[in-house]
Amino acid sequence: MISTNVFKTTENTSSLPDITSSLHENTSSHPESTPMDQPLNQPLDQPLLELKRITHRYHQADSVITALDTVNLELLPHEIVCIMGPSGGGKTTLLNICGFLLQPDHGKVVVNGKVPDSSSSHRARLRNQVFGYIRQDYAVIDHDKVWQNVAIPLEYRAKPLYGRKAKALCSQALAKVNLAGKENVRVAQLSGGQKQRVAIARCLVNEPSIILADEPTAALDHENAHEIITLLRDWAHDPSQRHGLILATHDPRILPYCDRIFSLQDGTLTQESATHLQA
Ligand SMILES: Nc1ncnc2c1ncn2[C@@H]1O[C@H](COP(=O)(O)OP(=O)(O)OP(=O)(O)O)[C@@H](O)[C@H]1O
Repeated sequence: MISTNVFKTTENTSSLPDITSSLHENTSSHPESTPMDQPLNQPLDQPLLELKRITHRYHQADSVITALDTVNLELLPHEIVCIMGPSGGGKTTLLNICGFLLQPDHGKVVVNGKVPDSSSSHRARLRNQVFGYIRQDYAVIDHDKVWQNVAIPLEYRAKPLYGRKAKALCSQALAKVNLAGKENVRVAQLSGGQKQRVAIARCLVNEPSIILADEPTAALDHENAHEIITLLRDWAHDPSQRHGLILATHDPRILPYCDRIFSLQDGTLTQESATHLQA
């Protein structure tokens, strides 16, 4: 069943954070500013993220591949957007452009109504503060302890956090993914589902407002896939926050949890199902 009630929130949006109000500021004059420190004035119908006429091509020796062709997409607060499509359809390219990991050839990426400054420091800050990334292969460091994995984004803050303060934040993030008490366990000793939950905790530790997930459940059995997508859904649908999730997947188990589903094939994005913005 597709969720239909995610926009029925009635909370006072004036108390919600503007995570990107300082995107045009010089980060060096604001050594630390977490998303939750920002002014609180974004309406709920303001998209978290917009792709406007995005085109991206890869140039190979004797050919050009159009990975994305004039793609438009909006992510609203509390929304889970699913991108499905065949291998090579452009899903990873789309997620990388959404998360400022890749610059498109043409088009604009808008965050909370603003086009971020093109300087690399601003984009780095955006990647660290606004976005969380989850991948199919978990991208965790097996020989490190759980909390050391979760702490990585804290080390890349404008004002890095280490030691006891970092560990305390890691513990909070681990509790959110039902891994409380696992701080000092080596990641190599965890199951696949637990490793993915470590990856989610690492993503949550900086309180992002947008999570980009590339095949988050592909390597997991039914029970673990259900647990992961339920965690992500509860995070995205939290009525007290402006969160949104874009996930790319081949996994049909995920579809019942999504608010809008798109198909991406040969670089063309087509909406398959729309249930958002119901009163
Ligand atoms: N760095 C690159 N150089 C050249 N071509 C690339 C590069 N990255 C992706 N491509 C090509 O762009 C197209 C889209 O690739 P992309 O990885 O975005 O698709 P995908 O839908 O994520 O695929 P999969 O589901 O297999 O991960 C494919 O034809 C791919 O071969």
